[in-house]
Amino acid sequence: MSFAVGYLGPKGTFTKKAVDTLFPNNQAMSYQTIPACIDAVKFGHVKYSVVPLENTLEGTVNLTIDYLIKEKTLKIVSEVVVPVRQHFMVHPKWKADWQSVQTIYSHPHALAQCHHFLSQTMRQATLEPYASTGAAAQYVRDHPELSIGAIANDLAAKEYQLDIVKADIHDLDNNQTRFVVLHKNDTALRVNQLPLKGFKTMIMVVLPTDHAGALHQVLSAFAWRRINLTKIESRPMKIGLGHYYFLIDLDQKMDDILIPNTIAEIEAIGCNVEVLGSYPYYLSADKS
Ligand SMILES: O=C(O)C(=O)Cc1ccccc1
Repeated sequence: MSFAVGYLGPKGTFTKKAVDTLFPNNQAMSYQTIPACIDAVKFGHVKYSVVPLENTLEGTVNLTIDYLIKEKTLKIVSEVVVPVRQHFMVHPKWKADWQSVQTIYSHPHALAQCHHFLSQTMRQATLEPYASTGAAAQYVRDHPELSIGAIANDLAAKEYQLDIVKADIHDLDNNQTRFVVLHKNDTALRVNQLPLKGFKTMIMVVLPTDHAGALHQVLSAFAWRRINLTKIESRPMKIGLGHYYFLIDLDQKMDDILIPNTIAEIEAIGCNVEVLGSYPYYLSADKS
């Protein structure tokens, strides 16, 4: 059955690449910001939305995780890891002078992933964060009169007819991004066209205040059950300094006994626990 899928657009973003691998036969609806993508599922404009969650070089996309936590109603139902190659591109008019462009636009994570190139080769340029790499490329296409360039992918260069003047400018080769699929309920989304790498469960834990050793107790509840944790991260709760929640990735899917019992044990020490999703994760082979 055909349905609409929201993504951080416009066309030519890395998120669009993730959508193309997960949903090759569905209508992709572009949104300008990550919160707009998340709202689109929440309000039922699309059935699923795909948003970036974490990058190997830059870490968590805080906007995604913070907005997701705020919108507690949505669930993560799938994940795909996509290789990320960053290229520097300009309008054909500026091809000969690309090394002297004055301003470079891109998504903050893309700018951060290309630190070496930007600080060595493009020292004179001002960096301008943009909502997405695709939007940055579109802006460069629309302003041939300006001395500007964008950091984006091959899809964006093609879509907006820009010239890639320096390819593969990301700092390290193993640059990958995790994208998650959001949905209104927790039915996991399985696809056949990508290799299944495994299952994960992501939970959010708020520790009780003034309880010495609470985090240690949380971790030991997983440890003695031999539940493998693949990530733990704290984010501010935004209610004042010193208040954090923890996001924990478990290396297995939700079951009827082990994970629910662990959660019950953690809740018994006064923690607040929410399951953000239990889902399959895939690896995209796209190397372009
Ligand atoms: O801006 C994009 O293209 C996105 O999809 C977000 C992003 C930015 C940098 C690396 C991976 C994803």
